[in-house]
Amino acid sequence: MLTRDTRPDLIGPDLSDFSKIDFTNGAIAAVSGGSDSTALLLLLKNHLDRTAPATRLLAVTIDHDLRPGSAAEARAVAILCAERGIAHRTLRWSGPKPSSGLPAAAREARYRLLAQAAQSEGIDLILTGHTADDQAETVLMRHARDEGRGPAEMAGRGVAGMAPATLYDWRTWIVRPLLGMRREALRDILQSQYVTWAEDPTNVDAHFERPRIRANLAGEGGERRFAELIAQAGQAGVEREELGQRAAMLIREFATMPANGLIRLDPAFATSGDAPAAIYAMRILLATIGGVSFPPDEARSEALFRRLRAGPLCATLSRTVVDARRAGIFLRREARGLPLAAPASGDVFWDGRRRITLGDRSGALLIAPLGQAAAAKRAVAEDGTPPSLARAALAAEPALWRGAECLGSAGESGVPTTVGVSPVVAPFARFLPSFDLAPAAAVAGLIGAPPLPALPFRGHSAG
Ligand SMILES: Nc1ncnc2c1ncn2[C@@H]1O[C@H](COP(=O)(O)OP(=O)(O)OP(=O)(O)O)[C@@H](O)[C@H]1O
Repeated sequence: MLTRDTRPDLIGPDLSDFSKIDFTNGAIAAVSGGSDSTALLLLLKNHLDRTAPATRLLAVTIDHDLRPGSAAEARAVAILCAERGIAHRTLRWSGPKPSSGLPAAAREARYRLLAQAAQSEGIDLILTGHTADDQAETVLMRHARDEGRGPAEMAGRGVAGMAPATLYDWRTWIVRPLLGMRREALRDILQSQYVTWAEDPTNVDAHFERPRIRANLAGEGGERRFAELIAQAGQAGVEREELGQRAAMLIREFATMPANGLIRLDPAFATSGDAPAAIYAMRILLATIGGVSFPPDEARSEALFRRLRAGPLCATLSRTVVDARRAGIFLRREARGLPLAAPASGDVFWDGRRRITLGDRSGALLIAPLGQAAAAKRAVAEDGTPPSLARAALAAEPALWRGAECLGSAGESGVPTTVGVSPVVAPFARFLPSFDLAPAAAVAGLIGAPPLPALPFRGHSAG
């Protein structure tokens, strides 16, 4: 990689969103060696040198080990970083690679490794080089997937594109400061400094979806289409955020948790004036109770919501039993498909719903659902909640067992005090786009999940 001295005057201070970001705890720059992330690195370094030179900055390259040249590309980034006085690490994605769904698996591994690097450095901020071009491509891809659905169903979701920030694993922020910049402009900056970059051959491989979309946008009328897509992404992002805020208000107003694993919605929830927000809130709650990483699809959710308005019902969606009766609309995990008993070791992500920390290394304990027999013996609050529902929800909660003997759930006297069980907001546990901060915070408050960390932008506090 050829480089010449950075000429800061070529890197204007206002080109990106760096000045909004809070770098107090340092930053990881995710640098593949392609043009966008190489530009990210140099712009970021320049920004920090000028504004906060003591900031900890670590560039990380993931070697996916999928192409013969990938190790050399990672070395080129290491050389550039050494020249610029930037700490750098290469992390390799080792282990078996799936034969289908490779891009998604690579992405999953990439974020996992980046987050691990952040964790081990005590840094909670990762910056990526996503550009406006990536944004337009993402929106176009989502359009393609949503084809066939009516415009009403598309309203306020789906086409929102990438958020400016995404919380990963409920603790590490991924921020995209170049989302407003064009790839060509970044390449101009690099060329003006005689910095070269790697071209990823999969970017032009028509077997993959993104390169096909990219070629489509580069054709005739591409610029106009590009502008439309960016405008749509912006508008849809605003709408999605507003919908989330309204859903959060409904959750705060109408939802309670009368027993572990049981959510009660006041019957007035179904008749509140804001049906789109109520449906969005319901989808998030269903996925949370069911431990499913995606909300149930919109058509089924709407149908269920219509039935809720009509009167009592008992239905299952998203692994969640919805039991609407005079006492309220109750949501609990269905009994089917609960995890089988498994030896408890290390920290466990259980049933998509609970993070269990053991602090017990003996390996003698099992984790399994509490089950109906043990739940039947538990006292339940006499607050108008139907006891059968409270017990059915408790039966699906994780408990510790020694052989066939049930020690109980975390916090109960038979269970080691080192054991902790923390609820998880399942649909946002891995990726929480900043659009959805409000409903995520509302659900976290409702079920007792850990509070959200503050957005990594200046002047923001947790949602
Ligand atoms: N091998 C890598 N090592 C480090 N960072 C990477 C690597 N690949 C991608 N990135 C980071 O992710 C950004 C987006 O890259 P790219 O567009 O290839 O990924 P994507 O798969 O389209 O996006 P997403 O990561 O959202 O799925 C890059 O600008 C860079 O910051």
